[in-house]
Amino acid sequence: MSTQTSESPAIVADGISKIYGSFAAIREVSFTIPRGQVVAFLGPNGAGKSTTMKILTGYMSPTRGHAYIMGHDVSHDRLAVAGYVGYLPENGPLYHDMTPRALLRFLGQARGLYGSRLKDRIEAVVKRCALEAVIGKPIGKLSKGYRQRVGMAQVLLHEPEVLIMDEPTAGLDPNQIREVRQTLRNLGESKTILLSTHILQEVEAVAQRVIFIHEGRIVFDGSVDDFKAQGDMDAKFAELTSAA
Ligand SMILES: Nc1ncnc2c1ncn2[C@@H]1O[C@H](COP(=O)(O)OP(=O)(O)OP(=O)(O)O)[C@@H](O)[C@H]1O
Repeated sequence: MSTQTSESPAIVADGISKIYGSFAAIREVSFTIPRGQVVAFLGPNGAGKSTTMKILTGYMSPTRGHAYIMGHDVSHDRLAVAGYVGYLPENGPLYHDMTPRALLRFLGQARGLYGSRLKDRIEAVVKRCALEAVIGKPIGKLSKGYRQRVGMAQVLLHEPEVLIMDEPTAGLDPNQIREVRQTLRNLGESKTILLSTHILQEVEAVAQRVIFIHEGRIVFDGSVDDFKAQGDMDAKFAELTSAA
């Protein structure tokens, strides 16, 4: 089902829950992200960030509720959603036996890129993510930093309008972190980005808004300035995760 209009928000979570047996990984999660906004998705380990992101990208079905990307229901309109979204899963790309070249070709074709357009796009992301040195090596044999770069290349391949990234700087060295943040800042000028992170400085560096999840529920949704307003960000993080 498509309800897309030119004004459809980029990302909508509408009361999504994911229940495993008697355990709710996320409960009634709702938010709307307009086009062009860069949002940091925060929360402690196990809070439900990855679960929410997997549902938003159509990789996992919610037990209840609906998610929409650019007005398309992710459960019913997967093809359209795949075209709009670039998703960086936690721990980078899967398919560890493939080389970056093979992975990019495979994913490009899956997203409708062929011939010279596919070749040009692969060339562009390989250059942008500085993958030349590892393009023919199995992904499973690459360093964590290079694996993350392959993940970033895969995200950018089809020039999606919405980027959903699960800890894009996890495991990177300080130089790589700086590069990825710069890339995110550049992309944020024209794309919608939802990124999870545990690094609070990253929030200020790239985002305009914070959505905070704790024990599967949204406990804060506001501007980065509001998130910092009552003290430093570490103090706010502690306040939101302390037992009331
Ligand atoms: N298949 C599953 N079966 C049961 N529980 C699960 C399953 N997958 C995830 N969970 C639980 O759901 C909760 C949310 O997990 P999730 O991975 O979304 O958290 P997260 O916020 O991304 O954490 P982290 O910051 O550590 O990556 C956790 O308690 C996790 O153990």
